[in-house]
Amino acid sequence: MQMELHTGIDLAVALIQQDNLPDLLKTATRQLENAFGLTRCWALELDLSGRTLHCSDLAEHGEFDCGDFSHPFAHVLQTGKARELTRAASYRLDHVGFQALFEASDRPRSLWLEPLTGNDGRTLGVLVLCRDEPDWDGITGQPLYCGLRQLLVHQWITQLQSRDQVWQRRLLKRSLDHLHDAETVRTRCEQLARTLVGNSQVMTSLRAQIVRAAGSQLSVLVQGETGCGKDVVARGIHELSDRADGPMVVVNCAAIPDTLLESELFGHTRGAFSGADRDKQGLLAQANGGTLFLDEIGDMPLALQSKLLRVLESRQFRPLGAREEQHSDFRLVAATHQPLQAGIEDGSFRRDLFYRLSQFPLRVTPLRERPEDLEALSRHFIRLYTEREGSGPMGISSHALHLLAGYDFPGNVRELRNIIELACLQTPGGDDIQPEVLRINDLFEEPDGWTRAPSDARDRNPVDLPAVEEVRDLKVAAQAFEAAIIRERLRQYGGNRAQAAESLGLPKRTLAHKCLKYRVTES
Ligand SMILES: Nc1ncnc2c1ncn2[C@@H]1O[C@H](COP(=O)(O)OP(=O)(O)OP(=O)(O)O)[C@@H](O)[C@H]1O
Repeated sequence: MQMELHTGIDLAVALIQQDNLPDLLKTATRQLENAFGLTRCWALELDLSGRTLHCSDLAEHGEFDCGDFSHPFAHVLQTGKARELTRAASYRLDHVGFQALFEASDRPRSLWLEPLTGNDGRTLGVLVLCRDEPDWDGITGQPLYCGLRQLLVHQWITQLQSRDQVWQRRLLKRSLDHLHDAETVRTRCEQLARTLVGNSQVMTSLRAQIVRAAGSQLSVLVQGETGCGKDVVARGIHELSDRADGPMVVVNCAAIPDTLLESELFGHTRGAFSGADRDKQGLLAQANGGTLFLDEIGDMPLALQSKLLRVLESRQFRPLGAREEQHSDFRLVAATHQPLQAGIEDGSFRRDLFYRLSQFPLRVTPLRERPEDLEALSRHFIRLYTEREGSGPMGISSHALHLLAGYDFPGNVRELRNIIELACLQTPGGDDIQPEVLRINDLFEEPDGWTRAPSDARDRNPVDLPAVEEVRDLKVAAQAFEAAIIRERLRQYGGNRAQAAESLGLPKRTLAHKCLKYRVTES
Protein backbone atom coordinates (compact mmCIF):
# COMPACT_ATOMS: atom_id res chain seq x y z
CA MET A 1 0.00 0.00 0.00
CA GLN A 2 2.83 2.32 1.07
CA MET A 3 4.67 1.34 -2.10
CA GLU A 4 1.62 2.04 -4.27
CA LEU A 5 1.18 5.45 -2.68
CA HIS A 6 4.76 6.35 -3.43
CA THR A 7 4.41 5.17 -7.02
CA GLY A 8 1.16 7.11 -7.38
CA ILE A 9 2.71 10.33 -6.07
CA ASP A 10 5.76 10.00 -8.33
CA LEU A 11 3.56 9.39 -11.34
CA ALA A 12 1.29 12.31 -10.46
CA VAL A 13 4.26 14.66 -10.04
CA ALA A 14 5.65 13.58 -13.42
CA LEU A 15 2.30 14.26 -15.09
CA ILE A 16 1.89 17.66 -13.47
CA GLN A 17 5.35 18.72 -14.60
CA GLN A 18 4.55 18.35 -18.32
CA ASP A 19 3.89 21.72 -19.89
CA ASN A 20 2.59 20.70 -23.28
CA LEU A 21 0.08 18.17 -24.54
CA PRO A 22 2.39 15.89 -26.58
CA ASP A 23 4.77 15.50 -23.59
CA LEU A 24 1.86 14.94 -21.24
CA LEU A 25 0.43 12.15 -23.42
CA LYS A 26 3.83 10.56 -23.89
CA THR A 27 4.59 10.58 -20.15
CA ALA A 28 1.14 9.29 -19.20
CA THR A 29 1.22 6.41 -21.68
CA ARG A 30 4.78 5.37 -20.60
CA GLN A 31 3.69 5.47 -16.96
CA LEU A 32 0.60 3.37 -17.60
CA GLU A 33 2.72 0.84 -19.52
CA ASN A 34 5.17 0.53 -16.64
CA ALA A 35 2.66 0.61 -13.82
CA PHE A 36 0.33 -2.02 -15.29
CA GLY A 37 2.60 -4.27 -17.35
CA LEU A 38 1.14 -3.21 -20.70
CA THR A 39 2.80 -4.17 -23.96
CA ARG A 40 1.84 -0.76 -25.20
CA CYS A 41 -0.38 2.18 -24.35
CA TRP A 42 -1.62 4.82 -26.80
CA ALA A 43 -3.40 8.12 -26.31
CA LEU A 44 -5.36 9.18 -29.39
CA GLU A 45 -6.21 12.86 -29.44
CA LEU A 46 -9.41 14.25 -30.96
CA ASP A 47 -8.60 17.28 -33.14
CA LEU A 48 -10.28 20.70 -32.93
CA SER A 49 -12.78 19.86 -35.66
CA GLY A 50 -13.91 16.81 -33.66
CA ARG A 51 -13.69 14.69 -36.83
CA THR A 52 -10.28 13.05 -36.60
CA LEU A 53 -8.36 11.17 -33.93
CA HIS A 54 -4.60 11.65 -34.06
CA CYS A 55 -2.01 9.26 -32.78
CA SER A 56 1.22 11.23 -32.90
CA ASP A 57 3.24 8.20 -31.73
CA LEU A 58 2.44 6.29 -34.92
CA ALA A 59 4.92 7.22 -37.62
CA GLU A 60 2.47 6.57 -40.45
CA HIS A 61 -1.28 6.16 -40.71
CA GLY A 62 -1.74 7.94 -37.36
CA GLU A 63 -5.07 9.54 -38.33
CA PHE A 64 -8.47 7.97 -37.72
CA ASP A 65 -11.59 9.45 -39.24
CA CYS A 66 -14.30 9.45 -36.53
CA GLY A 67 -16.96 8.76 -39.13
CA ASP A 68 -15.20 5.65 -40.42
CA PHE A 69 -16.53 2.61 -38.55
CA SER A 70 -14.03 0.22 -40.07
CA HIS A 71 -11.79 0.93 -37.06
CA PRO A 72 -12.95 0.36 -33.46
CA PHE A 73 -12.25 3.90 -32.17
CA ALA A 74 -15.25 5.38 -33.99
CA HIS A 75 -17.55 2.94 -32.10
CA VAL A 76 -15.97 3.83 -28.77
CA LEU A 77 -16.39 7.53 -29.39
CA GLN A 78 -19.93 7.11 -30.58
CA THR A 79 -21.10 5.00 -27.62
CA GLY A 80 -18.92 6.81 -25.07
CA LYS A 81 -18.23 3.41 -23.45
CA ALA A 82 -15.03 1.49 -22.90
CA ARG A 83 -14.73 -1.94 -24.52
CA GLU A 84 -12.31 -4.79 -24.97
CA LEU A 85 -11.07 -5.96 -28.36
CA THR A 86 -9.49 -9.40 -28.68
CA ARG A 87 -6.52 -10.30 -30.82
CA ALA A 88 -8.73 -12.46 -33.04
CA ALA A 89 -11.17 -9.60 -33.60
CA SER A 90 -8.29 -7.21 -34.24
CA TYR A 91 -6.98 -9.39 -37.07
CA ARG A 92 -10.36 -9.19 -38.75
CA LEU A 93 -10.35 -5.37 -38.96
CA ASP A 94 -8.75 -4.31 -42.22
CA HIS A 95 -8.35 -0.60 -41.43
CA VAL A 96 -4.75 0.33 -42.38
CA GLY A 97 -4.21 2.70 -39.46
CA PHE A 98 -5.62 0.29 -36.94
CA GLN A 99 -3.47 -2.55 -38.31
CA ALA A 100 -0.39 -0.31 -38.03
CA LEU A 101 -1.25 0.40 -34.40
CA PHE A 102 -1.96 -3.28 -33.70
CA GLU A 103 1.35 -4.23 -35.28
CA ALA A 104 3.27 -1.55 -33.34
CA SER A 105 1.69 -2.90 -30.14
CA ASP A 106 3.20 -6.39 -30.81
CA ARG A 107 -0.23 -7.83 -31.56
CA PRO A 108 -1.33 -8.21 -27.93
CA ARG A 109 -3.96 -10.75 -26.90
CA SER A 110 -6.29 -7.98 -25.88
CA LEU A 111 -6.83 -4.23 -26.27
CA TRP A 112 -8.77 -2.04 -23.89
CA LEU A 113 -10.30 1.01 -25.58
CA GLU A 114 -11.50 3.75 -23.30
CA PRO A 115 -12.98 7.13 -24.34
CA LEU A 116 -11.74 10.06 -22.28
CA THR A 117 -14.14 12.87 -21.53
CA GLY A 118 -13.72 15.95 -19.36
CA ASN A 119 -16.13 17.03 -16.60
CA ASP A 120 -17.66 19.53 -19.01
CA GLY A 121 -18.52 16.69 -21.41
CA ARG A 122 -15.77 17.66 -23.88
CA THR A 123 -14.41 14.53 -25.60
CA LEU A 124 -10.64 14.45 -25.45
CA GLY A 125 -9.75 11.24 -27.19
CA VAL A 126 -9.32 7.53 -26.72
CA LEU A 127 -6.93 5.65 -24.44
CA VAL A 128 -5.77 2.28 -25.82
CA LEU A 129 -4.20 -0.24 -23.40
CA CYS A 130 -2.58 -3.38 -24.84
CA ARG A 131 -1.83 -6.45 -22.74
CA ASP A 132 -1.26 -10.17 -23.14
CA GLU A 133 -2.97 -11.02 -19.84
CA PRO A 134 -6.33 -9.37 -20.11
CA ASP A 135 -7.66 -8.59 -16.68
CA TRP A 136 -9.16 -5.23 -17.52
CA ASP A 137 -11.62 -5.12 -14.64
CA GLY A 138 -8.73 -5.77 -12.25
CA ILE A 139 -6.67 -2.97 -13.75
CA THR A 140 -9.30 -0.32 -14.42
CA GLY A 141 -10.81 -0.88 -10.99
CA GLN A 142 -7.55 -0.08 -9.18
CA PRO A 143 -7.40 3.28 -7.34
CA LEU A 144 -3.97 3.91 -8.91
CA TYR A 145 -5.41 3.53 -12.42
CA CYS A 146 -8.49 5.63 -11.58
CA GLY A 147 -6.33 8.33 -10.00
CA LEU A 148 -3.90 8.46 -12.92
CA ARG A 149 -6.69 8.49 -15.45
CA GLN A 150 -8.43 11.32 -13.61
CA LEU A 151 -5.22 13.31 -13.36
CA LEU A 152 -4.48 12.73 -17.04
CA VAL A 153 -7.93 14.04 -17.99
CA HIS A 154 -7.48 17.07 -15.73
CA GLN A 155 -4.05 17.92 -17.12
CA TRP A 156 -5.20 17.25 -20.66
CA ILE A 157 -8.01 19.79 -20.27
CA THR A 158 -5.64 22.30 -18.67
CA GLN A 159 -3.26 21.93 -21.62
CA LEU A 160 -6.10 22.35 -24.12
CA GLN A 161 -7.29 25.45 -22.30
CA SER A 162 -3.86 27.03 -22.28
CA ARG A 163 -3.46 26.07 -25.95
CA ASP A 164 -6.84 27.71 -26.64
CA GLN A 165 -5.64 30.80 -24.84
CA VAL A 166 -2.41 30.89 -26.80
CA TRP A 167 -4.41 30.51 -30.01
CA GLN A 168 -6.83 33.20 -28.98
CA ARG A 169 -4.00 35.52 -28.06
CA ARG A 170 -2.32 34.78 -31.38
CA LEU A 171 -5.58 35.35 -33.22
CA LEU A 172 -6.15 38.58 -31.35
CA LYS A 173 -2.63 39.74 -32.09
CA ARG A 174 -3.03 38.87 -35.74
CA SER A 175 -6.27 40.82 -36.05
CA LEU A 176 -4.75 43.75 -34.14
CA ASP A 177 -1.71 43.69 -36.45
CA HIS A 178 -4.05 43.55 -39.40
CA LEU A 179 -6.06 46.50 -38.08
CA HIS A 180 -2.86 48.39 -37.41
CA ASP A 181 -1.56 47.72 -40.94
CA ALA A 182 -4.86 48.79 -42.46
CA GLU A 183 -4.84 51.92 -40.30
CA THR A 184 -1.26 52.75 -41.32
CA VAL A 185 -2.12 52.30 -45.01
CA ARG A 186 -5.24 54.47 -44.53
CA THR A 187 -3.34 57.32 -42.84
CA ARG A 188 -0.57 57.20 -45.43
CA CYS A 189 -3.11 57.26 -48.26
CA GLU A 190 -4.74 60.30 -46.64
CA GLN A 191 -1.37 61.99 -46.31
CA LEU A 192 -0.64 61.28 -49.97
CA ALA A 193 -4.05 62.58 -51.06
CA ARG A 194 -2.88 66.09 -50.06
CA THR A 195 -0.33 66.14 -52.88
CA LEU A 196 -1.68 63.46 -55.24
CA VAL A 197 -5.20 64.76 -55.50
CA GLY A 198 -8.21 62.93 -56.97
CA ASN A 199 -11.17 60.93 -55.72
CA SER A 200 -11.62 58.62 -58.68
CA GLN A 201 -11.38 54.89 -58.17
CA VAL A 202 -8.11 54.72 -60.15
CA MET A 203 -6.47 57.47 -58.07
CA THR A 204 -7.59 55.88 -54.81
CA SER A 205 -6.15 52.57 -55.85
CA LEU A 206 -2.99 54.24 -57.20
CA ARG A 207 -2.43 55.84 -53.78
CA ALA A 208 -2.83 52.47 -52.06
CA GLN A 209 -0.29 50.95 -54.47
CA ILE A 210 2.13 53.80 -53.85
CA VAL A 211 1.91 53.22 -50.09
CA ARG A 212 2.66 49.52 -50.69
CA ALA A 213 5.53 50.31 -53.05
CA ALA A 214 6.95 52.80 -50.53
CA GLY A 215 7.05 50.09 -47.89
CA SER A 216 9.24 47.87 -50.07
CA GLN A 217 12.71 48.26 -51.53
CA LEU A 218 11.59 47.19 -55.02
CA SER A 219 12.45 49.28 -58.07
CA VAL A 220 9.37 51.15 -59.24
CA LEU A 221 8.58 52.03 -62.85
CA VAL A 222 5.97 54.78 -63.20
CA GLN A 223 4.37 54.96 -66.63
CA GLY A 224 1.88 57.48 -67.92
CA GLU A 225 1.34 60.26 -70.42
CA THR A 226 3.12 63.55 -70.10
CA GLY A 227 1.87 65.81 -67.30
CA CYS A 228 -0.28 63.18 -65.60
CA GLY A 229 1.61 63.24 -62.29
CA LYS A 230 4.50 60.76 -62.52
CA ASP A 231 6.79 63.15 -60.70
CA VAL A 232 4.25 63.56 -57.88
CA VAL A 233 4.02 59.77 -57.64
CA ALA A 234 7.80 59.40 -57.41
CA ARG A 235 7.99 61.99 -54.63
CA GLY A 236 5.15 60.26 -52.80
CA ILE A 237 7.08 56.98 -52.87
CA HIS A 238 10.18 58.65 -51.48
CA GLU A 239 8.37 60.59 -48.78
CA LEU A 240 6.40 57.60 -47.53
CA SER A 241 9.39 55.27 -47.53
CA ASP A 242 11.85 54.71 -44.72
CA ARG A 243 14.34 56.66 -46.85
CA ALA A 244 12.32 59.87 -46.48
CA ASP A 245 15.07 61.42 -44.36
CA GLY A 246 17.65 60.61 -47.03
CA PRO A 247 18.13 62.49 -50.30
CA MET A 248 15.86 62.29 -53.32
CA VAL A 249 18.05 62.76 -56.38
CA VAL A 250 16.15 63.55 -59.58
CA VAL A 251 17.72 63.01 -62.99
CA ASN A 252 15.89 63.89 -66.18
CA CYS A 253 17.54 61.60 -68.71
CA ALA A 254 16.03 63.54 -71.62
CA ALA A 255 17.34 66.88 -70.42
CA ILE A 256 21.00 65.89 -70.08
CA PRO A 257 22.96 65.38 -73.34
CA ASP A 258 23.91 61.73 -73.91
CA THR A 259 27.61 62.56 -73.67
CA LEU A 260 27.21 64.06 -70.20
CA LEU A 261 24.68 61.68 -68.71
CA GLU A 262 27.22 59.00 -67.83
CA SER A 263 29.57 61.33 -65.97
CA GLU A 264 26.62 63.01 -64.25
CA LEU A 265 25.37 59.66 -63.00
CA PHE A 266 28.64 57.92 -62.22
CA GLY A 267 30.81 60.92 -61.41
CA HIS A 268 34.41 61.23 -62.55
CA THR A 269 37.94 61.74 -61.34
CA ARG A 270 40.16 64.66 -62.18
CA GLY A 271 41.60 64.24 -65.68
CA ALA A 272 39.15 61.48 -66.64
CA PHE A 273 38.42 63.44 -69.84
CA SER A 274 39.33 66.81 -71.20
CA GLY A 275 37.66 69.45 -69.08
CA ALA A 276 37.49 67.24 -65.98
CA ASP A 277 39.63 69.54 -63.87
CA ARG A 278 38.52 68.09 -60.50
CA ASP A 279 36.91 65.01 -58.99
CA LYS A 280 33.15 65.10 -59.20
CA GLN A 281 30.73 62.99 -57.20
CA GLY A 282 28.03 61.43 -59.38
CA LEU A 283 24.31 61.40 -58.77
CA LEU A 284 24.37 57.68 -57.95
CA ALA A 285 26.68 58.41 -55.03
CA GLN A 286 24.58 61.38 -53.97
CA ALA A 287 21.51 59.18 -53.77
CA ASN A 288 23.16 56.96 -51.13
CA GLY A 289 20.63 56.32 -48.34
CA GLY A 290 17.81 57.80 -50.38
CA THR A 291 15.95 57.53 -53.67
CA LEU A 292 17.24 57.96 -57.21
CA PHE A 293 14.49 59.14 -59.55
CA LEU A 294 15.36 58.60 -63.21
CA ASP A 295 12.77 60.56 -65.14
CA GLU A 296 12.28 59.95 -68.88
CA ILE A 297 14.24 56.70 -68.61
CA GLY A 298 13.13 55.85 -72.16
CA ASP A 299 15.61 58.48 -73.38
CA MET A 300 18.62 56.83 -71.77
CA PRO A 301 21.23 55.81 -74.39
CA LEU A 302 21.63 52.05 -74.91
CA ALA A 303 25.26 51.92 -73.74
CA LEU A 304 24.33 53.56 -70.47
CA GLN A 305 21.37 51.23 -70.03
CA SER A 306 23.78 48.27 -69.78
CA LYS A 307 25.84 50.07 -67.16
CA LEU A 308 22.76 51.00 -65.18
CA LEU A 309 21.60 47.40 -65.25
CA ARG A 310 24.89 46.33 -63.71
CA VAL A 311 24.60 48.96 -60.99
CA LEU A 312 21.09 47.81 -60.19
CA GLU A 313 22.29 44.23 -59.76
CA SER A 314 25.12 45.10 -57.38
CA ARG A 315 24.71 48.73 -56.31
CA GLN A 316 28.43 48.98 -57.26
CA PHE A 317 29.73 51.43 -59.85
CA ARG A 318 32.98 52.98 -60.97
CA PRO A 319 33.24 56.75 -61.60
CA LEU A 320 34.83 57.65 -64.94
CA GLY A 321 38.60 57.44 -64.63
CA ALA A 322 38.47 55.81 -61.18
CA ARG A 323 40.21 52.55 -60.29
CA GLU A 324 38.05 51.56 -57.35
CA GLU A 325 34.41 50.66 -57.41
CA GLN A 326 32.04 52.54 -55.13
CA HIS A 327 28.89 51.42 -53.42
CA SER A 328 25.66 53.36 -53.15
CA ASP A 329 22.56 52.19 -51.30
CA PHE A 330 19.77 53.86 -53.25
CA ARG A 331 16.23 52.91 -54.13
CA LEU A 332 15.37 53.39 -57.78
CA VAL A 333 12.20 54.94 -59.12
CA ALA A 334 12.06 55.43 -62.88
CA ALA A 335 9.41 57.13 -64.99
CA THR A 336 8.56 57.30 -68.63
CA HIS A 337 5.82 58.72 -70.83
CA GLN A 338 6.98 56.58 -73.75
CA PRO A 339 5.65 53.10 -74.22
CA LEU A 340 8.86 51.21 -73.39
CA GLN A 341 7.44 48.14 -75.08
CA ALA A 342 7.87 49.91 -78.44
CA GLY A 343 11.47 50.77 -77.50
CA ILE A 344 12.13 47.11 -76.66
CA GLU A 345 10.73 46.04 -80.00
CA ASP A 346 12.74 48.52 -82.05
CA GLY A 347 15.89 47.69 -80.05
CA SER A 348 16.32 51.08 -78.39
CA PHE A 349 15.50 49.86 -74.89
CA ARG A 350 16.93 46.81 -73.15
CA ARG A 351 14.33 44.22 -72.23
CA ASP A 352 16.30 42.99 -69.20
CA LEU A 353 16.55 46.55 -67.86
CA PHE A 354 12.81 46.99 -68.36
CA TYR A 355 12.11 43.94 -66.18
CA ARG A 356 14.65 45.07 -63.61
CA LEU A 357 13.05 48.52 -63.40
CA SER A 358 9.49 47.35 -63.25
CA GLN A 359 9.65 45.18 -60.14
CA PHE A 360 6.74 47.30 -58.93
CA PRO A 361 5.02 48.79 -61.97
CA LEU A 362 2.67 51.75 -61.51
CA ARG A 363 0.51 53.31 -64.19
CA VAL A 364 -0.92 56.81 -63.93
CA THR A 365 -4.19 57.11 -65.82
CA PRO A 366 -4.57 60.05 -68.26
CA LEU A 367 -6.82 62.81 -66.94
CA ARG A 368 -9.41 62.38 -69.71
CA GLU A 369 -10.10 58.87 -68.37
CA ARG A 370 -10.87 60.13 -64.86
CA PRO A 371 -13.09 63.20 -65.22
CA GLU A 372 -14.29 62.62 -61.63
CA ASP A 373 -10.95 64.11 -60.54
CA LEU A 374 -11.46 67.43 -62.34
CA GLU A 375 -13.29 69.14 -59.50
CA ALA A 376 -10.89 68.13 -56.71
CA LEU A 377 -7.87 69.00 -58.87
CA SER A 378 -9.32 72.37 -59.90
CA ARG A 379 -10.06 73.27 -56.28
CA HIS A 380 -6.57 72.11 -55.31
CA PHE A 381 -4.95 74.40 -57.89
CA ILE A 382 -7.20 77.31 -56.89
CA ARG A 383 -6.09 76.82 -53.28
CA LEU A 384 -2.42 76.70 -54.29
CA TYR A 385 -2.89 79.88 -56.34
CA THR A 386 -4.64 81.68 -53.48
CA GLU A 387 -1.96 80.64 -51.00
CA ARG A 388 0.75 81.87 -53.32
CA GLU A 389 -0.88 85.12 -54.42
CA GLY A 390 -2.63 86.00 -51.16
CA SER A 391 -6.08 86.08 -52.79
CA GLY A 392 -7.94 84.28 -55.53
CA PRO A 393 -11.26 82.83 -56.62
CA MET A 394 -13.57 81.15 -54.14
CA GLY A 395 -14.06 78.06 -56.28
CA ILE A 396 -15.25 77.00 -59.70
CA SER A 397 -18.79 77.05 -61.08
CA SER A 398 -20.56 73.90 -62.17
CA HIS A 399 -20.78 75.27 -65.74
CA ALA A 400 -17.04 75.73 -65.83
CA LEU A 401 -16.55 72.19 -64.56
CA HIS A 402 -18.92 70.96 -67.21
CA LEU A 403 -16.84 72.67 -69.87
CA LEU A 404 -13.65 71.11 -68.51
CA ALA A 405 -15.30 67.68 -68.51
CA GLY A 406 -15.80 67.95 -72.30
CA TYR A 407 -12.10 68.54 -72.98
CA ASP A 408 -9.58 65.73 -73.46
CA PHE A 409 -6.48 67.32 -71.81
CA PRO A 410 -3.60 66.08 -73.99
CA GLY A 411 -1.28 67.79 -71.49
CA ASN A 412 -3.10 66.10 -68.61
CA VAL A 413 -2.97 67.60 -65.10
CA ARG A 414 -0.21 70.04 -66.02
CA GLU A 415 -2.49 71.50 -68.67
CA LEU A 416 -5.41 71.67 -66.25
CA ARG A 417 -3.20 73.46 -63.77
CA ASN A 418 -2.21 76.06 -66.35
CA ILE A 419 -5.81 76.56 -67.43
CA ILE A 420 -6.95 77.02 -63.82
CA GLU A 421 -4.10 79.36 -62.93
CA LEU A 422 -4.86 81.55 -65.93
CA ALA A 423 -8.53 81.51 -65.00
CA CYS A 424 -7.65 82.48 -61.41
CA LEU A 425 -5.84 85.52 -62.74
CA GLN A 426 -8.95 86.61 -64.62
CA THR A 427 -11.46 85.93 -61.84
CA PRO A 428 -12.15 88.57 -59.18
CA GLY A 429 -11.14 87.42 -55.69
CA GLY A 430 -13.96 85.64 -53.87
CA ASP A 431 -15.88 84.77 -57.11
CA ASP A 432 -16.16 81.37 -58.73
CA ILE A 433 -14.29 80.65 -61.96
CA GLN A 434 -16.74 80.86 -64.90
CA PRO A 435 -16.55 79.09 -68.28
CA GLU A 436 -15.64 82.31 -70.16
CA VAL A 437 -12.23 82.53 -68.50
CA LEU A 438 -11.26 78.93 -69.16
CA ARG A 439 -8.83 79.18 -72.07
CA ILE A 440 -9.09 75.60 -73.19
CA ASN A 441 -7.13 74.62 -76.30
CA ASP A 442 -5.02 77.79 -76.01
CA LEU A 443 -1.73 76.25 -75.07
CA PHE A 444 -0.54 75.03 -78.42
CA GLU A 445 -2.41 77.48 -80.58
CA GLU A 446 -0.28 80.27 -81.89
CA PRO A 447 -1.21 83.44 -80.06
CA ASP A 448 -2.71 86.18 -82.22
CA GLY A 449 0.33 88.39 -81.80
CA TRP A 450 2.59 85.72 -83.27
CA THR A 451 0.60 84.97 -86.41
CA ARG A 452 -0.10 88.59 -87.04
CA ALA A 453 3.58 89.21 -87.79
CA PRO A 454 4.11 90.47 -91.37
CA SER A 455 4.85 87.70 -93.81
CA ASP A 456 8.33 88.97 -94.72
CA ALA A 457 9.24 89.11 -91.03
CA ARG A 458 7.81 85.63 -90.62
CA ASP A 459 10.01 84.37 -93.41
CA ARG A 460 13.05 85.60 -91.59
CA ASN A 461 11.83 84.61 -88.15
CA PRO A 462 8.59 82.73 -88.46
CA VAL A 463 8.25 82.22 -84.71
CA ASP A 464 8.02 85.54 -82.96
CA LEU A 465 8.39 85.41 -79.22
CA PRO A 466 5.69 86.84 -77.02
CA ALA A 467 6.75 89.88 -75.07
CA VAL A 468 8.96 88.78 -72.20
CA GLU A 469 6.80 90.55 -69.64
CA GLU A 470 3.79 88.53 -70.83
CA VAL A 471 5.40 85.24 -69.87
CA ARG A 472 4.00 83.96 -66.57
CA ASP A 473 5.05 80.36 -66.76
CA LEU A 474 8.47 79.74 -68.25
CA LYS A 475 7.86 76.04 -68.86
CA VAL A 476 4.60 76.71 -70.71
CA ALA A 477 6.15 79.50 -72.75
CA ALA A 478 9.16 77.35 -73.63
CA GLN A 479 6.92 74.45 -74.62
CA ALA A 480 4.71 76.68 -76.75
CA PHE A 481 7.84 78.11 -78.40
CA GLU A 482 9.16 74.61 -79.09
CA ALA A 483 5.78 73.54 -80.50
CA ALA A 484 5.68 76.57 -82.79
CA ILE A 485 9.20 75.92 -84.10
CA ILE A 486 8.42 72.28 -84.82
CA ARG A 487 5.15 73.18 -86.52
CA GLU A 488 6.90 75.74 -88.70
CA ARG A 489 9.80 73.42 -89.55
CA LEU A 490 7.44 70.65 -90.57
CA ARG A 491 5.61 73.12 -92.76
CA GLN A 492 8.90 74.09 -94.41
CA TYR A 493 9.74 70.45 -95.17
CA GLY A 494 6.26 69.62 -96.38
CA GLY A 495 5.57 67.42 -93.37
CA ASN A 496 8.72 65.29 -93.77
CA ARG A 497 9.61 64.41 -90.18
CA ALA A 498 13.02 62.93 -90.96
CA GLN A 499 14.18 66.14 -92.65
CA ALA A 500 12.59 68.37 -90.02
CA ALA A 501 14.24 66.35 -87.24
CA GLU A 502 17.63 66.51 -88.92
CA SER A 503 17.37 70.24 -89.50
CA LEU A 504 16.65 70.72 -85.79
CA GLY A 505 19.43 68.37 -84.67
CA LEU A 506 16.95 65.98 -83.09
CA PRO A 507 16.62 62.20 -83.34
CA LYS A 508 13.51 61.33 -85.33
CA ARG A 509 12.09 59.52 -82.31
CA THR A 510 12.37 62.63 -80.14
CA LEU A 511 10.66 64.75 -82.77
CA ALA A 512 7.86 62.20 -83.05
CA HIS A 513 7.42 62.29 -79.29
CA LYS A 514 7.35 66.07 -79.22
CA CYS A 515 4.75 66.13 -82.03
CA LEU A 516 2.61 63.80 -79.99
CA LYS A 517 3.13 65.83 -76.83
CA TYR A 518 2.31 69.16 -78.47
CA ARG A 519 -0.29 67.72 -80.80
CA VAL A 520 1.58 68.97 -83.85
CA THR A 521 0.51 67.33 -87.09
CA GLU A 522 2.34 67.34 -90.40
CA SER A 523 -0.52 69.03 -92.24
N1 LIG B 1 -2.93 64.03 -58.90
C1 LIG B 1 -2.34 65.24 -58.81
N2 LIG B 1 -2.61 66.03 -57.77
C2 LIG B 1 -2.05 67.27 -57.68
N3 LIG B 1 -1.22 67.78 -58.59
C3 LIG B 1 -0.91 67.02 -59.65
C4 LIG B 1 -1.45 65.71 -59.80
N4 LIG B 1 -0.98 65.18 -60.94
C5 LIG B 1 -0.17 66.12 -61.47
N5 LIG B 1 -0.14 67.22 -60.71
C6 LIG B 1 0.57 68.46 -61.01
O1 LIG B 1 0.61 68.56 -62.43
C7 LIG B 1 1.87 69.00 -62.87
C8 LIG B 1 2.51 67.94 -63.74
O2 LIG B 1 2.76 66.78 -62.96
P1 LIG B 1 4.09 65.93 -63.09
O3 LIG B 1 5.27 66.81 -63.35
O4 LIG B 1 4.16 65.02 -61.94
O5 LIG B 1 3.75 65.13 -64.41
P2 LIG B 1 4.67 64.10 -65.18
O6 LIG B 1 3.79 62.95 -65.54
O7 LIG B 1 5.89 63.80 -64.38
O8 LIG B 1 5.02 64.92 -66.47
P3 LIG B 1 6.23 64.69 -67.54
O9 LIG B 1 5.90 63.43 -68.29
O10 LIG B 1 6.16 65.88 -68.40
O11 LIG B 1 7.49 64.59 -66.76
C9 LIG B 1 2.66 69.31 -61.62
O12 LIG B 1 2.47 70.67 -61.31
C10 LIG B 1 2.02 68.46 -60.55
O13 LIG B 1 2.16 69.02 -59.28
